[in-house]
Amino acid sequence: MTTTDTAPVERDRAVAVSEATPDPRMRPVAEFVEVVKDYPTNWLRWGMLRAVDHVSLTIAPGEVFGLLGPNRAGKTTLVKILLSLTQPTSGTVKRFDQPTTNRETLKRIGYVHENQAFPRYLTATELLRYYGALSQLSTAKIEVIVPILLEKVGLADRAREPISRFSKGMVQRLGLAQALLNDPDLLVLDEPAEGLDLDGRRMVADLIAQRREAGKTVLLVTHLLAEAERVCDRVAVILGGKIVRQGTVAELTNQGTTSLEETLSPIYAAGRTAVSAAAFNG
Ligand SMILES: Nc1ncnc2c1ncn2[C@@H]1O[C@H](COP(=O)(O)OP(=O)(O)OP(=O)(O)O)[C@@H](O)[C@H]1O
Repeated sequence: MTTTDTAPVERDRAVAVSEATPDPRMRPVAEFVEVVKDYPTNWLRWGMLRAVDHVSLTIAPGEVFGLLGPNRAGKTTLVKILLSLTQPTSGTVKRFDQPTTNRETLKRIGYVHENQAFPRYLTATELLRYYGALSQLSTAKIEVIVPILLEKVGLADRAREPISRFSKGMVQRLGLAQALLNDPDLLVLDEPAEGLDLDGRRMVADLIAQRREAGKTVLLVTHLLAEAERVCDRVAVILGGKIVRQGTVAELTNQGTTSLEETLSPIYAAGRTAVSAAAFNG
């Protein structure tokens, strides 16, 4: 399969999965059909950069879905579209089978991104209480869940310290706890391993496994292929805004006989060559 002939197939698959699944519990958690996103390259809008180029994909309930790709591939833009943080230029996107204009569905999502920033004067506990209140959890629920989450992310012994004393990895752990406050049906992790040591990465992998066991869905955005191979059920590879591969990890690793890195390295290299050629040709 070439890198260009997957888009129509995936578009048709996305539409077919969506339409052929009458049981509402089995309907896609997230669905992109022919999504395009163009950014203006300067404030006068003289030029446009196509960050997402006719992307179609579906994320099924209960799966750990990896969105893979090198820097500037368009991964975060897709996440931002899913979370209504930016609007697509064209195409359709659904969350929990609803159009993204339905903001209620956002309550069912937890989100961690690579550069978490929180008010530094709050303690870890105060921050989680604050976000718990924003999520409209009851005070009683917040008091129970906050220590449990701090324990889960390895911050129980730092619960009463201000965030200003936290390392980047600790802030990242706190971000994970924040994203779990509402026990989300969909957990979106955008480069969650960023700033984490080996222990922290193991904690993220365990957490993803626990979400899967609980029947919850995870969207993992990462450029770390070994991490994706360990924890994902299915992955899509995005390059230059286009989905160039999509399938189960078993399919993409030839039933485990090759690594994702071995499968994807030539595709990434071809993508880099195409980008350099485009830049050279102006
Ligand atoms: N707000 C914006 N305005 C203009 N261009 C943008 C904007 N956000 C992203 N881009 C551009 O869109 C392209 C895709 O960016 P995006 O952040 O989606 O990629 P990514 O795969 O998440 O990259 P990374 O792994 O480096 O975070 C890049 O060329 C980026 O410079």
